[in-house]
Amino acid sequence: MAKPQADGAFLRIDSVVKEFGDFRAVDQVSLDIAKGEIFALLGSSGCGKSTLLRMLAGFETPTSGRIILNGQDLAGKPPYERPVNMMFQSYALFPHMTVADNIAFGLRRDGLPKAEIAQRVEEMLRLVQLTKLAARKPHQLSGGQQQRVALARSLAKRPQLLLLDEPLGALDKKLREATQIELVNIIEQVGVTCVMVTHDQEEAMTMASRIAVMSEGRFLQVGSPADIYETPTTRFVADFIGNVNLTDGRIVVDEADHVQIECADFMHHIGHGITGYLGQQVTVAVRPEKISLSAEQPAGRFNQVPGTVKEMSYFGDTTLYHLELASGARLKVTVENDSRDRSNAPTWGDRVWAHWQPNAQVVLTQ
Ligand SMILES: Nc1ncnc2c1ncn2[C@@H]1O[C@H](COP(=O)(O)OP(=O)(O)OP(=O)(O)O)[C@@H](O)[C@H]1O
Repeated sequence: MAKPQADGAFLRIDSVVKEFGDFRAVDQVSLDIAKGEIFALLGSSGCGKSTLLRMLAGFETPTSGRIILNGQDLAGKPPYERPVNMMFQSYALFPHMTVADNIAFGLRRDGLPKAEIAQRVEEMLRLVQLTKLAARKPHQLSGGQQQRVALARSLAKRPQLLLLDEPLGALDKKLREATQIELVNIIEQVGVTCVMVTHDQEEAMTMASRIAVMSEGRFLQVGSPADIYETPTTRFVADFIGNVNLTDGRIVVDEADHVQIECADFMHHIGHGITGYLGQQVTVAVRPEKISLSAEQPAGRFNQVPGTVKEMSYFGDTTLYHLELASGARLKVTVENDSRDRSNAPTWGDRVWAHWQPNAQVVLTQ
């Protein structure tokens, strides 16, 4: 994850709307992004994230609202006049040009002096650690190396704002993970402000200092990766990010310092007050790794439920259990595999008790 940056609006997106005919692809979004931030727009296909990115680049014009970069209103400015550069998923490297020529391309087009171009290309090659491969053509590079050339080419013009469109979509999983960290290091070294678009939540969590979760053209939640994961504010966000157990229930005790919520299979006891009222129907979210398993019933009567192991997924470091509860509902539990001895680990058909702490839950009212 990128380091958080000081507050302040280097990029201000102010009540931006984009309509295609009578369809609203981006619906009144506002956001301040600080200088040096790596910000991710995250959402599933069709949520409007690319349209917003394209408006930042100048490929689309907002129907209404303003985009202000470093104090300058970008309205009416074509893409080539904006201090903004976009790196596309396909990289769009020129196959017949060398790595160095690909990086120099935009600088030559802008008519920079030869010596300046040479110096910048050298600087960029060093930055992405491709100095030795400067004379190669794109087809002689690995996917990760091509991706770094594309990044070097985007940064060579020293944009104030770097836009990344699904930056690592073309790489396989293992290479993607390594490249995510590499990319963050390079972007942080240069200090450029960055907005990226992705539908891959792990990519957003790994790379961004903050994330906006988008759905139907709107921001559902904006926050750090940890904020969004630990304290989702809506059912949609809780469900979209990571694995979660969502259970409907009713508030039966509502005190300032504790709350009880009755669900079909168990009673939640929550060790703090919530914004809600007695009798209110709510959804309670509990992440699987916040739940423990034991063979015996734990003491007390809250935050616990018996179940039968119906499914298991072994991931090496953890195992994900699916328990079937009395009502037929399923509960997901992640257990860390911290012992090599698996003889005591629950297995298919076992009756076990699931239990969790009174601060494990997030209560959602929308
Ligand atoms: N030029 C256009 N004309 C009409 N509708 C459009 C146009 N561009 C985008 N849309 C619509 O706007 C909505 C948002 O599109 P957008 O490309 O921003 O989504 P996205 O979240 O980036 O999806 P994906 O991940 O699939 O690219 C979609 O329903 C799309 O069909």
